[in-house]
Amino acid sequence: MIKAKKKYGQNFLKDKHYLEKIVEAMPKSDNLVIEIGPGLGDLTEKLLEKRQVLAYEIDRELCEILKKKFPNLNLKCGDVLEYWQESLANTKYDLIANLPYYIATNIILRALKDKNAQNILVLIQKEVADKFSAKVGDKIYGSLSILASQVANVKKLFDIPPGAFVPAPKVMSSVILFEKFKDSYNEDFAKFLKIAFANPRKTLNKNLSVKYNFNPSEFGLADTIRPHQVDADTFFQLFSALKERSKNGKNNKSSRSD
Ligand SMILES: C[S@@+](CC[C@H](N)C(=O)[O-])C[C@H]1O[C@@H](n2cnc3c(N)ncnc32)[C@H](O)[C@@H]1O
Repeated sequence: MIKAKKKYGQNFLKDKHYLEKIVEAMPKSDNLVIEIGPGLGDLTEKLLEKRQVLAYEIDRELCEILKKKFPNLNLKCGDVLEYWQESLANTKYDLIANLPYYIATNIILRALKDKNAQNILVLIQKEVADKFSAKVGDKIYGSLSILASQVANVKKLFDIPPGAFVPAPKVMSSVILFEKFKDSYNEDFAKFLKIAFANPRKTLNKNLSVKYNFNPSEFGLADTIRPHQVDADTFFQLFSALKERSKNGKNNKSSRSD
């Protein structure tokens, strides 16, 4: 039996009930399936019964096992992030995977930005799934849920307890589905949100004033409003208005002092 490597986030999903539930939750489409981190191949086997699969696995030892087990699998051995240029495939695809938790957020953001990614069905740490699916007003609502809502319908489907994995992770996991309706989110908007949520406990005014000449009342917002209380559409309006002004050199603090 192979020893799981912590550095690669290896927690193998062994519980047949949950493997089946993931397969049942697969969106109906004919798209290529991309699996990141097939591991020992338990999910891969089920995916191959339904669709064409392209898989990326960083662990060379696992790659050898997978090649023997699935001679016809299109398998790339190496770090998926190194393969990932503009797109992970030259055709429309659905990303279906039990993701390595240490890079799960990064991978989801890349896929939300990748114009060929259409559906993203992933098993991740529950805490991260909660952040992606949070609603305005929730304490954990922030840039992840806003960016996701710009490009996809986000559905948190079900939780999976640690005991379903070998070795068992320390935390609870969740399966989450992103059904994309837009190719990509705006990179500058993502940067703007970083500034708006830099210090989530402070007011929106305090956060945005670091970079912009921002007056909440001009936008019909209370001076005391905190970033997690502002909905995605309002954020996008703020972003567009402040961007427009900084083009004219009126808004951006650094351009004012130039
Ligand atoms: C949580 S395990 C999932 C394994 C398997 N799919 C399962 O459900 O049992 C994550 C997998 O991702 C692989 N992995 C980790 N980092 C990776 C990377 N940067 N690129 C590709 N695969 C990676 C690990 O080696 C491991 O096989």
